[in-house]
Formats: sequence, structure tokens, C-alpha cells
Amino acid sequence: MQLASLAQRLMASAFQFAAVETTTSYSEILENLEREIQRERPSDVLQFCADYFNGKLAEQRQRFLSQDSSDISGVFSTKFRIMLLDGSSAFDFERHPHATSNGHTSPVFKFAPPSRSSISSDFPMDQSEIDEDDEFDHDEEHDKFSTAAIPSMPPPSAYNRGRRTSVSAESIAPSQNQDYVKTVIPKSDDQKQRIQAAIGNNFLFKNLDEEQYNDVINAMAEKKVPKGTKVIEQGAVGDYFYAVESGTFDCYISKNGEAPIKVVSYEAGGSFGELALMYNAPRAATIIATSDAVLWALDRVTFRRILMENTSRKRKMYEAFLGEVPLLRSLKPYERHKIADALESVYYEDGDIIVNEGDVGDSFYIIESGEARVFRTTPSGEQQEVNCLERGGYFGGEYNTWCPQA
Ligand SMILES: Nc1ncnc2c1ncn2[C@@H]1O[C@@H]2COP(=O)(O)O[C@H]2[C@H]1O
Repeated sequence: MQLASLAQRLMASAFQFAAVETTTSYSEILENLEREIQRERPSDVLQFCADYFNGKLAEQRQRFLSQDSSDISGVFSTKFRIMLLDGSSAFDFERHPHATSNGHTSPVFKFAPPSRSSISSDFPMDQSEIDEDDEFDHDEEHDKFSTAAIPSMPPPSAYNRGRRTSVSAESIAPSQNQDYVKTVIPKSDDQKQRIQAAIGNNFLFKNLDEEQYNDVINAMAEKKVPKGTKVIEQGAVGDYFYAVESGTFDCYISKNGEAPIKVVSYEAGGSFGELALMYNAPRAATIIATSDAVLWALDRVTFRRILMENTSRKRKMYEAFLGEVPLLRSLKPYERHKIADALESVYYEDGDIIVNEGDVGDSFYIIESGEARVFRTTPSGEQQEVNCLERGGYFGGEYNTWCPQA
């Protein structure tokens, strides 16, 4: 699909969202919220408001999607690079002779190139790997920020259950904080280029405008990390988000005092440490350098002001949907959040070809709404319909293979 035409479609879909949105005026929203607050008398008003608005956003999205499925035919697709599919049939979407073209645009998700992390099998942490006297400044993980007031975003379900949270609430959303003073750590051109390389393929840094992007680069601090450094300790207070320029890291989680289990590894291009900053919670995992490494650390205030809103909105928005997708059901909530980070929505019109049989693909698609038909060329050159996919159905991968729905 041509970029310009895709942009037009995305704009069209934005208008559809806007049309759904205009039914309640600003003052009505505030009046309704005020009524709810009077009725519920919440002890944490800020948290209540955050939950209230997130609930409204979820309702709005649900309304949009149900409206969509009734009069729009098409697919939501997602794109990610993990190779999940091993089917052997190539596929092709074509205008079906019986499909009715209603002139509407239909939404599709896309995955941007992935942040580098690889989920590995669980095994107990070797305590000897942890050097307590590492050169990394652990105090940075424990100091200062408890005095800075930060709003509590509603955490994803099952996240941080039963844990103490640590930081009090800010009065306004970070992006609206007029008093914010930008962090600027002077850097050479070489350092700037290295940061760009480190975050270039990271989903969390997509969709930043130029100013935001420059603010992030200015705020990042270089950290040289020797092998064995415990960069993050589970349960500690968090004040930095980290992007990996070079080297490798293992991430361990200990539950109920049991031996830590390795849940994921990171390499150049990966990132970690966002959860404690987003949800004002203790660090959810321990992260240890498994080689000498270089990290770029982004302070909590800059992370929250620039990266948090989009990240948390996407994770919240796609949480329920991804939980329904048969292929992803066995994933843990955090793994689904990482997938949500990578989702991009793309809208297709009825009859659009999404991928062509035989193309080399780099995308993996999940249908959120609408319907997609799968065609294969028979030996005699005929187009044969071999499958019809609906919400939760998926296809794509390196060789455009498809999988029947579970
Ligand atoms: N399964 C997981 N659950 C929680 N955190 C994880 C998981 N896998 C990786 N992490 C990362 O480990 C980090 C530890 O610090 P944070 O809690 O700030 O953010 C966490 C995530 O970035």
C-alpha cells in the first residue's frame, strides 16, 4: 500500500474515532466525573480519575469496534518479528467476488521493528554472577525521587499484585507540567549517533516528534556497565529507564521468596526499567549484565513526560484484545504488554490486498476487526480460497505463511 494512501486511511479512521468521541461535551464529562466522585467518595481521587477516564476510553474503543464490525469489512493487522508461524501455504488477499464494498475504511494494526529482547527458558539465577561491589551506582536506584510527586497510572491487570507501592501522586499529567525543566546532558556527535542506533529500532521511541526525540537524546546519560553488574534490583525504587547500546543482560524474577527465575535476556537495541516509573511501583525484576555493556539511562521525569503516556495507553488499549487472541493466550501479561508496545494500527478497505502470495514478509498480522480471506494459487493458476479469518485470526511472518485459527 502506498504511504500516502495509508496516511489518508489512517486520517479517515481518526475521523471515525472523532465522530464517536463528540457525543459527550467537555463539561458533561466533568459533571459525570464529579457525580461519580460524590457517589464513590474515593480515598485516592487522582487514581479514581485516572481509572474513570481509562474506563471511558476503553468503552469508547469498544463502541468504535462494534460499530466497525457491523459495517466495515477489513482487517486489523499487527506486525512483529518473532517467528511464530511454520505453515507452508502462501496466501493472498483478494477482492472476493461476493464481498460488498461499502466504501468504508477498516482499521489494521502494525508492529514496528522490535525492541531486542529474547524470551528464554526459565532457570534459577546463579548468585555467583552477581557482584555486589560493581561499579554501577546502585544508589541511583534508591535516592531522590521519593520526594518527586508522580501520578499513579492504573497498572495493567495482574501487575504488581499485593506489592507495596512507593511514590505519592503528582497533581497533573507529566506532559502538561508547565514547570518542567528539561534535562540536558551535553554530548558529542558520536554519543548522539550511538544513542540513535541504540533506540532506532525500539518501539517505545516510535511516534516521537522531533522535539521529543531531541529531548530524549539530550536527557540520556551514558552508563558503562561491567559484566556482573546488578543494574536493577527487584523491590528497589526505580529512577531510570535503560536502553541497551551494547552488551547483554539477564532479567530475573523471584516470587514469594523463591529462587529467582530468568525470564528474559536483553541485547543491543533492547530496553528495560519502564514499569517502576510508569506505575510508581518497586522494581518488578532484577537485571544483571552478562557482559561488559553500555547503557543509556533516561531519568524518570523525562521518561514519564515523553514516553509514558503513549506506552501506557497502548498497553491498556490492547490488553483485552491480545488476551483474546488464541495464539497469545499462553503468554504472561508482561509479554503481551511488550507485544502491545509494538502494535501499530493500519486500516484496510474492503478488497485491499494485504500481502501477496510469495512475497517476502516482515510482518505478522492479527485481525482486530473485520474479515480477511486467504487465497492460494493452484498449480493450474486459479485463485483458490483456502481460509477466512476473523477477529483474533492471524497470519504473516517471514514467508507470508498462514495459520488456521486455533
Ligand atoms: N516478566 C516481567 N515482569 C516484570 N518486569 C519485567 C519482566 N520481564 C522484563 N521485565 C523488565 O524488568 C524491569 C525491572 O524494573 P521495572 O519494574 O522498572 O521494569 C521491568 C521490566 O522492564
